[in-house]
Amino acid sequence: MLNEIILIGGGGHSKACIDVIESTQQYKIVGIIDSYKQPGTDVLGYTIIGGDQHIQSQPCQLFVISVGQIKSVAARIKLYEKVLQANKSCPKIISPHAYVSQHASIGDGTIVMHGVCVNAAARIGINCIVNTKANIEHDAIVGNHCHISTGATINGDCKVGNNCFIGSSSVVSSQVSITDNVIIGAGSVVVKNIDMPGTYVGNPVRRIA
Ligand SMILES: CC(=O)SCCNC(=O)CCNC(=O)[C@H](O)C(C)(C)COP(=O)(O)OP(=O)(O)OC[C@H]1O[C@@H](n2cnc3c(N)ncnc32)[C@H](O)[C@@H]1OP(=O)(O)O
Repeated sequence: MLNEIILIGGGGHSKACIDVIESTQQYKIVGIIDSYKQPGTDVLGYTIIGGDQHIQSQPCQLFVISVGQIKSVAARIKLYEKVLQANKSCPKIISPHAYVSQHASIGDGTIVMHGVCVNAAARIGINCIVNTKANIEHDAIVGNHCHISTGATINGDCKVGNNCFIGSSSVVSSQVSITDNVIIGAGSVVVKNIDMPGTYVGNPVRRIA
């Protein structure tokens, strides 16, 4: 029997989440919660059933945070905590088209999208997005509430702190550590440790904010 699940967030990222969730054949999506969309609005055949205030009252126990994340992780953290406060949970969701080593670990609430590789001994925290075709190499550590964007590579033994965004097709070179609350722009290359929160872009990266 399929487990019932509700998405929180009905924007662009939710469409990619729906595709991954459907492909697992483990869940039945019963609706989408989104405070900014009119109830009854359709998203890929699923209906907006209410706003954030309706999380608690749902009979359903399982939720997916399907809000995207680039410049700020605040919304994803707030919603994740709201789910836990309501005594409900966010399971980890792994696309059947991803490869996740049996020696890797993935935290609750993290979604691993199509085409991802998570190699042996990699560790990924809670409430992360590991987006399409990202590559998390052996022994890499990714903290909580991170978005490793489409096609990004986190190489062997690298460490990404909490609340980070690693932009599309970026490369974090081997054995590099990135502190908490860092944004790496699309197509950037990180070759040295980053010890200060902020926004970094380019090859090699420079801090812009
Ligand atoms: C499925 C999905 O769609 S997942 C989403 C994937 N999306 C991405 O990976 C995009 C990530 N976003 C970025 O890379 C953004 O450019 C950010 C967040 C790094 C910065 O955005 P902003 O703060 O708006 O910066 P802004 O666009 O004003 O650029 C500031 C400066 O940095 C430069 N810059 C911005 N991004 C980059 C980049 N990725 N590489 C090199 N330079 C960059 C700009 O050219 C500009 O330079 P200038 O001051 O000399 O003109």
